[in-house]
Amino acid sequence: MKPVSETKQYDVAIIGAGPAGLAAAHQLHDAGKQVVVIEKYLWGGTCPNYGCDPKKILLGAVEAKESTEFLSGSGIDGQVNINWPDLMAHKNQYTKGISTGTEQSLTASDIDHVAGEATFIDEQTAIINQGGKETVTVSATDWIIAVGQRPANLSFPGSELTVDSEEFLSLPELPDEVVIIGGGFVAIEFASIAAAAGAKVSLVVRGDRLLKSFDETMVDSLMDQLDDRGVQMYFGTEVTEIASTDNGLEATLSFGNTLSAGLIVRAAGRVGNHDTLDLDKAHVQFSEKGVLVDQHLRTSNAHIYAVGDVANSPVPKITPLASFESKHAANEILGQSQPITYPAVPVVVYGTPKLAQTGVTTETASQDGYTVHDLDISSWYTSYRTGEPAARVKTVLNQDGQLVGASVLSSHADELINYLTSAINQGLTKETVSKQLYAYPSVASDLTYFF
Ligand SMILES: Cc1cc2nc3c(=O)[nH]c(=O)nc-3n(C[C@H](O)[C@H](O)[C@H](O)COP(=O)(O)OP(=O)(O)OC[C@H]3O[C@@H](n4cnc5c(N)ncnc54)[C@H](O)[C@@H]3O)c2cc1C
Ligand SMILES: NC(=O)c1ccc[n+]([C@@H]2O[C@H](COP(=O)([O-])OP(=O)(O)OC[C@H]3O[C@@H](n4cnc5c(N)ncnc54)[C@H](O)[C@@H]3O)[C@@H](O)[C@H]2O)c1
Repeated sequence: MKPVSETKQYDVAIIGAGPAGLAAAHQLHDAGKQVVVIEKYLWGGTCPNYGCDPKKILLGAVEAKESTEFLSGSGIDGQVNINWPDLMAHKNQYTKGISTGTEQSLTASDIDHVAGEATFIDEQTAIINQGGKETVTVSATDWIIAVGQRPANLSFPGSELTVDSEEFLSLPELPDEVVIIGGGFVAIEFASIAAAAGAKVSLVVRGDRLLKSFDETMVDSLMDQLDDRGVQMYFGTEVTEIASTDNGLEATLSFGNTLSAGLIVRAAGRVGNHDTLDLDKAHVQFSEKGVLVDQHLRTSNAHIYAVGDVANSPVPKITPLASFESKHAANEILGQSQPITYPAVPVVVYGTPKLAQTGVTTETASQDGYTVHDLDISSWYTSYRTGEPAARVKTVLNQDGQLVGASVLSSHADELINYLTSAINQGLTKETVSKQLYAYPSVASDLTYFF
């Protein structure tokens, strides 16, 4: 171990400067606490640097292409193509300033921050390894662990030839043939992007369906649309080996066939970064699903909290919930202790089309006696105007007629699900939603007719 050059004492130390770490840092600092944030890689974390934001920039071009295709023969002639290197340059122009800008905003806010990898050496102290050059220790009364997750590795021969989500989002060229391993969020979003950009895409899915936590009818419809876009799906199948060939790569599938590819993406889930923290030294318990937390987001050490992707809390691992949990942990440290209650939260798969859900799922609704309204909206005015071929909305109402859940499949699902989530969290009924005024015609003005 390098000699310790400096030791600093804080009220609160936060490990990880993603959405989870940063929300608490600002809140605690504003409340007068001496705060330090420690980050080992890019300031801002996964979402803005190599997750949500760059992904949706790529999707912007996909949406533009898709919109013109929907109206082909209805006023649009000719074909639109995606120029991958130009699109990547457009994305890089945005992402290149994120980490520096985020660090500058910490400096401007007068929040102490240290670049390096934190590892606990006791219950209140971590050592920060700064590329082996210099090492400082940070000591704090309270800690927030917000270290996120990383892509899971696969362990068959040749798996080291795969790329992960971060590498896909920075590809200088898109090969003609792309194989994606997985059937979750990343696999569907990347398959949609790569197919629209002209690649022949194969999805190798271990299970028997895609996106297991979403409405089955809507997933089937999404699959049909991916199929129409030429995405080949292999269910109940694993990649057992990848080999380099003269032309690129070759993946062997569990039933013996092979797929040639210029690129093989692994999108087989994510694992927590807690295993890098030496948590035993801080008496913090964890499982393979993340750091164990109670209803206050406290770990087994009462002065250490875990939030965001790395916390084994019972919610989807997405950015809005990372910030929500972070603010809750900050409140706990500030003395406002109460169990966390999660509102309805919109979860969106940014595919072609987008699939979104919020609140009570349609599956739970069918078991628990709620009312489900199932509407095929592909012939409605909004779909006609935009030429979208298949769109569907399901709403779930409780016995008092309040909206408690919704699923949406549509190119507008990311916007519609926000309105529906807002209605759920305000306990609105059909009558109260009908009293709101919406610009007409707009995506929101359809809302009144959904339940
Ligand atoms: C490809 C992709 C697309 C996504 N798209 C969406 C989307 O559209 N919408 C959405 O809501 N969510 C999306 N997500 C999920 C979203 O990115 C995460 O939920 C969110 O970033 C979680 O925030 P976090 O702060 O918990 O973790 P992170 O953002 O991962 O931040 C954790 C930080 O901790 C740092 N760190 C780790 N270990 C240490 C250590 N020992 N010392 C110091 N620092 C450390 C890491 O470098 C990282 O910067 C996507 C994820 C991926 C991978
Ligand atoms: N739009 C969004 O909000 C968004 C987008 C991307 C990622 N994310 C977050 O990132 C997480 C990770 O995304 P993801 O798609 O990697 O994970 P995921 O959990 O959504 O899906 C993982 C998929 O990989 C499959 N799988 C697991 N092990 C496998 C193996 N050995 N071989 C083949 N297949 C295997 C699973 O069956 C599943 O289909 C998401 O759960 C979500 O929390 C969110």
